Amino acid sequence: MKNVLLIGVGLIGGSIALTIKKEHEAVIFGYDVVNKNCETAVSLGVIDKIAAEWKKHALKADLILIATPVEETLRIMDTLDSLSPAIKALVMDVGSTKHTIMQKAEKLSKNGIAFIGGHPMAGSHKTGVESAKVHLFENAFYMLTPVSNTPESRLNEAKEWLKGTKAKLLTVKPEDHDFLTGIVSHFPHLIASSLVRLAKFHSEDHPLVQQLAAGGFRDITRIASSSPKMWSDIVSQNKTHLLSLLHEWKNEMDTVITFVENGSQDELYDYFNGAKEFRDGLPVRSKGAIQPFSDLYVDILDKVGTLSQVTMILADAKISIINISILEVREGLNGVLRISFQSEEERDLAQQLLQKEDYLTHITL
Ligand SMILES: NC(=O)c1ccc[n+]([C@@H]2O[C@H](COP(=O)([O-])OP(=O)(O)OC[C@H]3O[C@@H](n4cnc5c(N)ncnc54)[C@H](O)[C@@H]3O)[C@@H](O)[C@H]2O)c1
Ligand SMILES: O=C(O)C(=O)C[C@]1(C(=O)O)C=C[C@@H](O)C=C1
Repeated sequence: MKNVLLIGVGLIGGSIALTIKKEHEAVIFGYDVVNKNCETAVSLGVIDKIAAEWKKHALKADLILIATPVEETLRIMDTLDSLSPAIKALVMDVGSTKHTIMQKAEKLSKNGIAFIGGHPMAGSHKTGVESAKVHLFENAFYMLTPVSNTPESRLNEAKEWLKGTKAKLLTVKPEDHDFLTGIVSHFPHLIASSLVRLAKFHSEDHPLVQQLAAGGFRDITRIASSSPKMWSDIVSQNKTHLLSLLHEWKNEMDTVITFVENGSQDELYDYFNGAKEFRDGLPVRSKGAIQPFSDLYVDILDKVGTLSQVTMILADAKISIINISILEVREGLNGVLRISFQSEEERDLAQQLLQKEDYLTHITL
């Protein structure tokens, strides 16, 4: 029986813990600055035990998985480096940045600590172990960044631990990693947040902005609901690439301003068409990679008991609901229920059942 120590018992750490449990004979100890998160994780069966004195557990562990925001990861790596006697475990992380973390890992490696950086390219705007799920990483890319002198055997050990994620593992250089994720993940996050802030600013004088912010706005800004701590840490650690992208974007916006000022249909058409062609050519959505939870929207009318009727229909069919919330976005309706499911299959079945009962349902809002 192997010993695993999970530091940071949240969405990503919890999801990986579930995949390890599925694939390995291991006891999973969890430590989190917020002890309640560990209690929740035990009650959900995500971890086996709470490691209140985590440094002691670190000495006995076969695997230490750090799944905290990336600035915390650096601090935890320093603490691991300072432990005596030196730890024998393989250490891995899941942080969204890799350059700074791997610089520190090189230092740890000189002191005999085996560290392999990791970053699953799947996740969610939701945080916390309550949202952890075993299928989160299926078919998603999972980047690994070993230190320069990592023996092949250690890399294979890391891959073996991650087998249950069913992700596509690939090895990349930390610097390349931060450049690439800067473009496809970190920079879009800054833009999504800026769009929401712009809408917020105008909503002060125009309350209808909030009511009308539906379909497209919601699609492009979903990620702005993510953890501010996670993202401020990411931006601090990927500062150079992000500054360069911000300047590029400013130039791009200057070009757009010229197109709009010129009012040239051809220039505008080409601009949109160039974007559409590239977007349409992106690989088809794979489970876990882009759509971590499948949502269904259900119009609910002003009738007593509607909410419980909807949940009863789903409970009778043994369809579990990951999350449920009421959005007030459409006039003449009480609201729209947003229900999140584990998989597209469950969502589709839920849609069929609700439509049979005359509910109006939508896959997108
Ligand atoms: N959310 C995503 O989509 C996603 C995807 C891939 C990678 N990541 C990376 O995974 C890591 C975790 O993100 P998450 O989404 O699971 O966040 P989360 O908020 O769900 O979980 C993080 C957990 O770490 C705990 N924590 C914070 N500081 C700690 C410390 N010093 N010691 C112990 N525990 C501490 C928090 O209390 C929390 O429970 C981050 O580095 C993030 O960049 C996130
Ligand atoms: O789906 C989301 O909510 C995400 O933001 C996931 C996402 C991404 O940008 O793709 C966010 C950060 C992680 O480092 C990896 C994945």
